[in-house]
Amino acid sequence: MTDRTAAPADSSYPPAAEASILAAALPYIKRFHGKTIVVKYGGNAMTDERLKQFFARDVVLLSLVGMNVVVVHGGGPQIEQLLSRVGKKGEFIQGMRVTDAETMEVVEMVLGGQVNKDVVNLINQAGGHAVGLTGKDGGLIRAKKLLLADRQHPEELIDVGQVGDITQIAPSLIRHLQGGGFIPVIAPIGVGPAGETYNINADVVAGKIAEVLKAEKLVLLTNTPGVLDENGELITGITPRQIDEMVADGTLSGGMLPKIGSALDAARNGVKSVHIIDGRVEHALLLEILTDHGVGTMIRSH
Ligand SMILES: Nc1ncnc2c1ncn2[C@@H]1O[C@H](COP(=O)(O)OP(=O)(O)O)[C@@H](O)[C@H]1O
Ligand SMILES: CC(=O)N[C@@H](CCC(=O)OP(=O)(O)O)C(=O)O
Repeated sequence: MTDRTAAPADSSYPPAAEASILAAALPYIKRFHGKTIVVKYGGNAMTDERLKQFFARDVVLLSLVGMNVVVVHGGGPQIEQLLSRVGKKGEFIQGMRVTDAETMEVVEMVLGGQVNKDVVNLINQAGGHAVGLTGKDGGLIRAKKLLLADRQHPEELIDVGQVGDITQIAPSLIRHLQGGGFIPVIAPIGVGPAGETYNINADVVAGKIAEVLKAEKLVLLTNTPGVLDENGELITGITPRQIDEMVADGTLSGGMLPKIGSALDAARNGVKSVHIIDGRVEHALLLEILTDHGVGTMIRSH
């Protein structure tokens, strides 16, 4: 019997069309059942309350049809808001936030506290069982200080403060949570050998976690339609050679640099498919995973 107490579906399709849309998802559900899907939820994609709820419902739906969803979130704009309240302005080099001790405190508060709990709460409100973690929990993300290569002076390294370079991901905690039916929600904070705290770009964390978990898919939700060419047109599939050219001529810059770098590393290291998609599109996650109307850019390793 129909459960009339369940939340009404927000569909305006005739019943037969609705049923056929649902049935069309079956091959994808079969293909990805029991597989790990890592979703990176960018801070720029979490600005609209309605979209946030759609995102949470999509995560719960994928999880209830048998996929092992792992969420890694960012929070760049949210960090920026709190920094401005303490009179600071963020500075980025090659897409990495320059992180002094005071900035690190703000970053940990925002990512490990505010944003992490917000995402956990959203997923739980949508009917899931989410558990929030930072890389400190269970020694999940070990890191050392990151030094960036200087493109103009290759012999010099750039110090961006307490930014972490991942040395190890210990996935046992994630596996325990998945075994218990929980959805891990991970904030990109790492821990050093002496217990020091590191700020890590969330795309880099998502890519490494996808590699270590041998994920079927890595989906990076952001605030552009995908990777755009010099004319602002969407590139649906991109290869390493095109990426190198676009970095060299400046078509790829800022936050897209760590994103594309980790997407490529993940694709080269066994993640079957990597997608950069527009988190501002309603149900972008379902479109990418359960339909053949994939949105955004797919990154190929060759
Ligand atoms: N070629 C490009 N295609 C798309 N976005 C690009 C490109 N080059 C730079 N960007 C910038 O990268 C941003 C996405 O990275 P970022 O701001 O770090 O997002 P997120 O918070 O989702 O990780 C875009 O909003 C855009 O400003
Ligand atoms: C080192 C570094 O840049 N860390 C990022 C971590 C958050 C993040 O990556 O958030 P988005 O995914 O929303 O950009 C930062 O401090 O902004």
